[in-house]
Amino acid sequence: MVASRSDLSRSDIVSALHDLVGEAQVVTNAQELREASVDRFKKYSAVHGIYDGPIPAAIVTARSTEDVVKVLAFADAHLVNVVPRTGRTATEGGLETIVEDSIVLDGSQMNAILRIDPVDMMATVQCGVPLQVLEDTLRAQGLTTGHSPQSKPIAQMGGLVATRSIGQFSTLYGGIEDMVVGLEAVFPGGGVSRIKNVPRRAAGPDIRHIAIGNEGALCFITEVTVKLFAFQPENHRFLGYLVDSLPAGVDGLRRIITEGYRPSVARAYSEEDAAQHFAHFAGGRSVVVVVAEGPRGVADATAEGVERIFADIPHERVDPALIEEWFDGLNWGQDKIDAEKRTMLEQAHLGYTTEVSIDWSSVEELFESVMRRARTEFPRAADLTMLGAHSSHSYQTGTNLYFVYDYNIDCDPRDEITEYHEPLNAIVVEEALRLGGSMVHHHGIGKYRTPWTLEEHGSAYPMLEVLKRGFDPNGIMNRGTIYPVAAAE
Ligand SMILES: Cc1cc2nc3c(=O)[nH]c(=O)nc-3n(C[C@H](O)[C@H](O)[C@H](O)COP(=O)(O)OP(=O)(O)OC[C@H]3O[C@@H](n4cnc5c(N)ncnc54)[C@H](O)[C@@H]3O)c2cc1C
Repeated sequence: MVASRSDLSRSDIVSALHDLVGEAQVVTNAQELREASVDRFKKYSAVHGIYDGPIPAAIVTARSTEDVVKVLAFADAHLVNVVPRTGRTATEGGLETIVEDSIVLDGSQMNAILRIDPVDMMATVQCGVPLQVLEDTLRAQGLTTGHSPQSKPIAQMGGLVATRSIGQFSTLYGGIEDMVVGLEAVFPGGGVSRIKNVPRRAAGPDIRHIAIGNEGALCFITEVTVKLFAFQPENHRFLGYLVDSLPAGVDGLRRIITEGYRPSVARAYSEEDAAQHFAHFAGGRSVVVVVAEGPRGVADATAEGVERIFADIPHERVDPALIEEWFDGLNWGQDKIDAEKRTMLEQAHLGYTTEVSIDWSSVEELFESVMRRARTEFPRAADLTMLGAHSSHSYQTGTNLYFVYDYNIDCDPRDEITEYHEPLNAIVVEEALRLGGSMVHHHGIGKYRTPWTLEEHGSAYPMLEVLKRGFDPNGIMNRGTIYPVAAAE
């Protein structure tokens, strides 16, 4: 717990918020506050009703940029910690209210689609628009953002931008950082900055990136404009291969990308991970999944190129219909989250993930070293029911590895994080850093990877630090997120 630095008591903070935005927008219900103190990093203790960190003073439901301005100006003046949130699908502790008497600033009611422009190919939305709602609206008009993270049914545009999220079709459309044209953000003190929507500019450093990926530690994103693309599902081509190992599959991905093909999806699963995802056809082998899309000629040429590359790699073909079917059930809505809660309670079993990125030349070593250390050094290795990885986002120079670990929990729910999740997460992060990769590919640093923020950035860390000092000089934005608490003082 981090002590409050405010001159105001908890009840003073609540009554000041009543005056600022009206009582109807200030939530102080005890259970809602408890639930607002954590995110999915603490999903196991939360499902057991354990909330042992500081409980926020209030949740403020912002209905406009002006509300956000008022709250951030007040919090800055009185040194009250603010935790921004939208869809609440965060997995790395970014929503944890580690400072006493924090304000959770909720943008989920700022949920208007403001403009869809099919000529300049842009959509402008408020931060609380769920991506699924935007996509459904766009697809009805033959358009798409191209963004499709697994959390699409629940995650909202503010959080998706704030975490540098990435979706299943990233090889063609990129991550959210490739999609954002412009945005509006409110800074501590209440200053509003609008970054205008232009196709490109060379007017100094790209200031969009101060907001993209800030995880609520620098500013509150209120509005976002993203690019649009034609949605042509009739041209989608699905390809699947059973291969001998994850490295063999990743080598296929490397060739696809470096030979110049841009399928929307290019994934390779280790045998263990494939057995979980594709139980009905993997047969103990690694699985490669590719989707080609775009105008028909482009999709066909991409699929042909991929087929030619895999002709050189020993494989067995998978029926494309099985791959297409698998995509239909991939996303996580509330139904899957509820089912997971039941499993956690009934079976004391859960799964977590840690995603990192790495150059092509080090993928195999990273995979092997994490598997070895988790099996031999992790004291509770006997409780692991699944340990594997997949590569799901590839680039000219390398790829990501998304490690997946499931385990039976044989301890007090309060200790699950320290006994299981943290040591496994640490092995993945340490190995990625040792091999020159990044410790986080797309979930954000949150609060649980901050022990390695300095090592991640090395001599570039002062560049990151100066952003905090410059944009949040009083340190009120989501303390302990991205920046380790001590270093952010
Ligand atoms: C089942 C599941 C699948 C997932 N799949 C993917 C995936 O495929 N790809 C991927 O990238 N991620 C994935 N995630 C992680 C998560 O969905 C993303 O990080 C997502 O971008 C978070 O959006 P959100 O609206 O839920 O944000 P929240 O959870 O509300 O917040 C996330 C972080 O952003 C900050 N924040 C939120 N809103 C704002 C704002 N308006 N201004 C400033 N800061 C803000 C918060 O303080 C927090 O640090 C998955 C998560 C789950 C649970």
